[in-house]
Amino acid sequence: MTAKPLFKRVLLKCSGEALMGSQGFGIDVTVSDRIAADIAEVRAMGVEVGVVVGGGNIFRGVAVASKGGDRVTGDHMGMLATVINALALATSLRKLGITTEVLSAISMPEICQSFSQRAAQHHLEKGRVVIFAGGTGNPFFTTDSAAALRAAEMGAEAILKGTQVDGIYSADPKLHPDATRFDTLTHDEVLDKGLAVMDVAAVALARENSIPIVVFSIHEKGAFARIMVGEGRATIVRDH
Ligand SMILES: Nc1ncnc2c1ncn2[C@@H]1O[C@H](COP(=O)(O)OP(=O)(O)OP(=O)(O)O)[C@@H](O)[C@H]1O
Ligand SMILES: O=c1ccn([C@@H]2O[C@H](COP(=O)(O)O)[C@@H](O)[C@H]2O)c(=O)[nH]1
Repeated sequence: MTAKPLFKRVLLKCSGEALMGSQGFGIDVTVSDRIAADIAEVRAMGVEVGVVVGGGNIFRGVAVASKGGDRVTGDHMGMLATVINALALATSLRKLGITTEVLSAISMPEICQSFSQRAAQHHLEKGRVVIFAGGTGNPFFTTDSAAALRAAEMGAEAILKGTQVDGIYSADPKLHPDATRFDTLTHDEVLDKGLAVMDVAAVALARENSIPIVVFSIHEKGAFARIMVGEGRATIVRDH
């Protein structure tokens, strides 16, 4: 791809659920390898890339709470799931020769570095892909909020939400096949219309920091690079 990228530094929110492929649970290495190849393509364009990976393929805290268990413990389990996914994605990237650092919001020094804004900036400036693991490190949040938080901390010019669907619709397209897709929206419109593709806290944080959000399908090979040059199918959320 020869066109100049629109952004110098971006935050990719990678769906955890996508990593399980057709298995129904866990990590399909072929999917992780393919997503890593898409990230490598964007790195090759000279774009600095931070990644937040979800945990939906392994565990979500609400699963514990819905069965009468302690929500906080469930959320701890969910955050640990994101660490497993981060290590899997880092492994796939390293196989491609991409230098990658995993920074965890929950300290586990035997496994990966702990998150600090300074460490993240340093690795990004060195051209390393930084994978932010462990969400925000706090229960009652999601990895969408972690994505908005890390994007603000790293001075990312955009959040790319790579998810199961190819944009934001008038209603969840998985439940409402007749829902219509938006090309562009403002942060306020996403919140006012209650469009649940991303949680409210994440959209509000992105709005406060004037960070655009691009929602696209992580299943579409090469979509990440196409979006970097203003092509591809996606919904763009920005404040003007
Ligand atoms: N208005 C909407 N437009 C688009 N998708 C929507 C909308 N409302 C709900 N959704 C659903 O939101 C989902 C994305 O949510 P979510 O972030 O929880 O999943 P994910 O990207 O797979 O992340 P993870 O698995 O890491 O939790 C989409 O797959 C879609 O089904
Ligand atoms: O900051 C955070 C981020 C995540 N969690 C817990 O992890 C799971 C998995 O994250 P998803 O965003 O759903 O993929 C989430 O359901 C929470 O239980 C958290 O507590 N804090």
